[in-house]
Amino acid sequence: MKELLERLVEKHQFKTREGKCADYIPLLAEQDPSQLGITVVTRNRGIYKAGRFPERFTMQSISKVIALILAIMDCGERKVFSMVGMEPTGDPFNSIYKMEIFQTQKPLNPMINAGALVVTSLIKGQTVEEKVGRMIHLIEEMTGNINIKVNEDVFRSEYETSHRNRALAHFLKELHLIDRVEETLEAYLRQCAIQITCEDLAKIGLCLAQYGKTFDNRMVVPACVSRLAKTFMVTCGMYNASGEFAIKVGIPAKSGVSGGIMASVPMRMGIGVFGPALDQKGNSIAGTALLEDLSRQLDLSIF
Ligand SMILES: NC(=O)CC[C@H](N)C(=O)O
Repeated sequence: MKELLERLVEKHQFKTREGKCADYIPLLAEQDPSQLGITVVTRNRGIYKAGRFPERFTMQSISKVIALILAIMDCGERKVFSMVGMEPTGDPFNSIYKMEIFQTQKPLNPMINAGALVVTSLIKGQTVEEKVGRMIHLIEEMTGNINIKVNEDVFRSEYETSHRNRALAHFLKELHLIDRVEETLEAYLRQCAIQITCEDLAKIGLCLAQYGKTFDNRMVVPACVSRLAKTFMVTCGMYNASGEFAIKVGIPAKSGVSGGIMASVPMRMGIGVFGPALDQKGNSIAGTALLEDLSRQLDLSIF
């Protein structure tokens, strides 16, 4: 496995030159765009790594999966989906367009920013610290890594420039879908700035792949919630590129603008990818190519 991963990283390395780092969050713009790396954790606890990635990077949108799992565990499916929809969108992740034009009265799904803000506001906790602390705790449970923290600099860097998300939050407040604008925005941006390793990503993927059971056999997420999370990853996990990704790669996956991708191959493996050079839609450009190739080589598509 390690040789295969090394070969594929080398093969797709050139692709990093075709994308660019997210620049709307100032600190993410400083990442080295030539990095590309992958970690695979298999069912029998094999851990394989190849390529180059920093020790830690921020989850960004990958945290939306964690927030959704926790909100459902806290409030139940019925409550969550009375306030956020289940349909994919053809619009970018930070779009305000559909809510504004069609008056759908609720965000289309929990994987776009508008939906994620609603989901985060549903997580139990009196304070921002408590909500984010509970998300961190769930990540620690899923990964077995007890050293999960928020990167304060990335949080600040985004908080100070997050005009679009702030606008979305105000719009959601007007629709009575969230209560406290600033608290919800802060909790959401802090969850995006939670730092993980590539191995953590792979272990989260494996936990979902095993219907809530961790790599070391602890049951931490109900099976039905894991299934639901993976289904959203298939339909909405790669933003408005999810259809093409399902056809070419065929693995439930969630990306983030820091360049991470968390992928989950049911009952087989979890995969963490890092490559901060992004394509137009905000997905790791070389990371996606790498996953496509790996899926073909190991016949990983679920379809
Ligand atoms: N797609 C992403 O990873 C977006 C996360 C980012 N923090 C934002 O809200 O814009």
